[in-house]
Amino acid sequence: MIEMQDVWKEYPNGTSALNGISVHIQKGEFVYVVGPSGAGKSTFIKLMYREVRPSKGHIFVNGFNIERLKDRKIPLLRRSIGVVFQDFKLLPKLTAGENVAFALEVIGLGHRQIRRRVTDVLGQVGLEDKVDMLPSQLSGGEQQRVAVARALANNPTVIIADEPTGNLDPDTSWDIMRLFQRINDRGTTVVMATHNRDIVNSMRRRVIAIENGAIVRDEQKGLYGYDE
Ligand SMILES: Nc1ncnc2c1ncn2[C@@H]1O[C@H](COP(=O)(O)OP(=O)(O)OP(=O)(O)O)[C@@H](O)[C@H]1O
Repeated sequence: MIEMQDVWKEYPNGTSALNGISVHIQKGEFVYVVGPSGAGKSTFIKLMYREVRPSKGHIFVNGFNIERLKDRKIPLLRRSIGVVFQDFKLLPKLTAGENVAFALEVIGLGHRQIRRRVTDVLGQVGLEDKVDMLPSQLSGGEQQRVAVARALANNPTVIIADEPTGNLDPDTSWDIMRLFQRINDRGTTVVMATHNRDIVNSMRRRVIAIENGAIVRDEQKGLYGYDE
């Protein structure tokens, strides 16, 4: 499902972000990626949807060979992956429904199919009644739910989230985490970078810890393990 073999990343300015990462994530797993600021977590995650390219090594995601992938095939890869960010990245002038629909229009679905799918995924995140609201009319937690709905729109096999609760208060963070848990219960793989110690420690899922660009710990039912 997700396989990295001896992956290195050096950015053009000479910063070494990852130094020989090897990892295997199976379909249906729930994985937390933890580590100090600057450790390489975001780089690790961005490699999976080819936002950044490896300097060396091999990466396979959902059957795509990431280094060999032609640019015109990138949309196909990204349709199989839903991505959720810390700052939501919703389009501010589009309603909740339109933000989700946008992800479906680019793949050429018809109006009626889009409407049905938008209702379906906004329902899955508990926001069916907010379809016509603009992001500015929604709370932070609701905006993140819309972003999760958008990530689910194409029925991806993997959801990747980079610090999705970083801008949310503790209660709202738990709501969002339970949402990811439900998505995972239905069989979708979840890979999440997070600094949220309490959540990681109570969920007891697989924890991959990265420090200085290397995996220093990879445990099933792991703990957060850092003092910050
Ligand atoms: N585009 C870039 N150009 C140059 N260096 C970069 C770039 N992106 C990240 N880096 C560097 O690569 C290293 C790893 O960064 P990365 O963002 O992957 O860490 P992180 O673990 O996600 O940190 P945080 O928890 O603060 O988000 C850092 O030293 C960072 O400064």
